[in-house]
Amino acid sequence: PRHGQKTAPTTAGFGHDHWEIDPSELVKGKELGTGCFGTVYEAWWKDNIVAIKLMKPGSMSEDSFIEEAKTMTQLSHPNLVQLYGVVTKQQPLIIITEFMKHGSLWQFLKSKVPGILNETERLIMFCVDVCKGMKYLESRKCIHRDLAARNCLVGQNYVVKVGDFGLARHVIDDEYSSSYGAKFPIKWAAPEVLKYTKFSSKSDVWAFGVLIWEIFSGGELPFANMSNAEVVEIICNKDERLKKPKACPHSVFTQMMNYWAQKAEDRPSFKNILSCLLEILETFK
Ligand SMILES: CS(=O)(=O)c1ccc(C(=O)Nc2cccc(-c3cn4ccnc4c(Nc4ccc(C(=O)N5CCOCC5)cc4)n3)c2)cc1
Repeated sequence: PRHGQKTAPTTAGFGHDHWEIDPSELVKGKELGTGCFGTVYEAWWKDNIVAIKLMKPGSMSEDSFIEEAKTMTQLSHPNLVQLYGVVTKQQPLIIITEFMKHGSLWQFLKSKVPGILNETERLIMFCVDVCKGMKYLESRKCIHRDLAARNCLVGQNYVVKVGDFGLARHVIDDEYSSSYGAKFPIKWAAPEVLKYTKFSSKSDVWAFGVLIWEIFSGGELPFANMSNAEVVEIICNKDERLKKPKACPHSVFTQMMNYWAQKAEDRPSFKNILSCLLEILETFK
């Protein structure tokens, strides 16, 4: 457990925990989309519109997830999709979060919303938003493990927020959690993750580099014409990297290359990255 947190005494399970939501207070609306752990719906909770994610039964180890939910409700930042609470007393497990009106960043990038995505300044703003959220997670010793455009969301005024942080650790599906599994996000994984499944905030920095590549590539798949095995080969043994997307300024691409340093300790922290990106943003205002 992080912060030397002891697990709560078992009696805590019987009290009414503030992160446990009464499912009778939820009114499910339209389906919004499917992530790899379950399906997301619009819903109403206490007169607020929220997003609820119904977890595929058996996809999540419940006890460890409930532990995680307690910490996640304490993480709060303008660039994190706020977790409001969970329903764990019945199946399916439900995660209740703030509603993000423009959906997943990946879908947004592909939808080519006219007038929004051709502004370099706007694209750098997206990178800055994600970086602010990740700097906060880094400061709270929370490792994301699956940072990618598909796990970021776009809200009011096109603010971008990081979602699903901390969930990846609790997925039971070996196809997802093992680096040999078909669903493992190989193309976003740092060398030490591919070789030793060693996750850290520095492996999140590597994934952040791939996410910025996605932002400037309009949601294209990284290493599109390569198999996962070929990506492992060039990343671990050949030291090759993704090419600069056409829309990406050289100043941003130079930073991106630092996020993909072979050794984790040679990569900058999200704290350093943010000050660099803000400086670059100034030159586009
Ligand atoms: C190309 S498309 O068919 O229009 C389309 C298909 C899927 C998505 C999408 O966001 N999927 C997805 C997958 C996993 C989690 C989530 C997802 C997770 N969330 C967590 C909090 N809020 C959300 C949320 N909100 C959404 C999702 C979709 C819409 C929507 O109906 N849109 C259509 C019109 O353009 C704006 C978006 C609006 C809000 N979507 C969402 C967005 C657009």
